[in-house]
Amino acid sequence: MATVKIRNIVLGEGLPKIAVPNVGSNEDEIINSAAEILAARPDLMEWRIDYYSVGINDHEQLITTAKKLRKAVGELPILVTFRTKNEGGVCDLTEDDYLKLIETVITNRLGDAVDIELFHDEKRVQNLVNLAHDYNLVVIMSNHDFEKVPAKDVIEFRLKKMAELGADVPKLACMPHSASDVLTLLQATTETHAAITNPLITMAMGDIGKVTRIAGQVFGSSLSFGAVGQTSAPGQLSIEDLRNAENFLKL
Ligand SMILES: O=C1C[C@@](O)(C(=O)O)C[C@@H](O)[C@@H]1O
Repeated sequence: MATVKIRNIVLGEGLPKIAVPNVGSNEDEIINSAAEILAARPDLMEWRIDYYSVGINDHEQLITTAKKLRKAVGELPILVTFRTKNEGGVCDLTEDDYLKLIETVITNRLGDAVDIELFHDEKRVQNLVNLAHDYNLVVIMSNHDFEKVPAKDVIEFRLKKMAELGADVPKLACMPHSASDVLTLLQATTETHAAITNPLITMAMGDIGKVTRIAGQVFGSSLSFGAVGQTSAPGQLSIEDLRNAENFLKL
């Protein structure tokens, strides 16, 4: 099993790591939330730049804010994510603008890791993965289904496809409507974990999916998202609850 290092943390060994999303919608909010997040001592901060409309329409401003953010959090690893509206984000961009934004994130090293969604032009996604590696950024490739849990084979296919495209860490989030949906996600996670060497991140959202957010060490998910204040997805636990639960289930 390979491990992936993001700055000073290692995915794929020990307890699943905890990421806290920063969903500030202007520079002040972003920097203030960063201080609160830092104080809660997560392993990683996810900067959800789709909440920051000024920055995504003005890349120079985004770069300026990123520098202030780095100062505010010191050595805390930063994952930069633009979540498209189709996949649960808050802001719409054209396909071309999304891909250009990710390129800006990479070539200016706005974080230590970048989220790249699977479902975009495959050739350009592949180029962005290579570019990220040239700039020494870890690639977390993602797919989100806010409607349902895809069939087990579909989940496995998507996670493996991400690995084939060169993602360091394949990630999939989906919405269960029943206990057996939750089992489908967990089964797909366990089987993919056994089949490929990359650390994975998976979760079922909503209340019935909460169990998947705390049991990653058992089923093969290497990171979980917890909230400090505002959540960025349904079913997210607070960082305290998440940490306590993970410790309680520690192998
Ligand atoms: O992909 C994910 C996972 C997530 O959607 C969740 O369900 O916790 C939260 C998002 O901020 C993050 O980008």
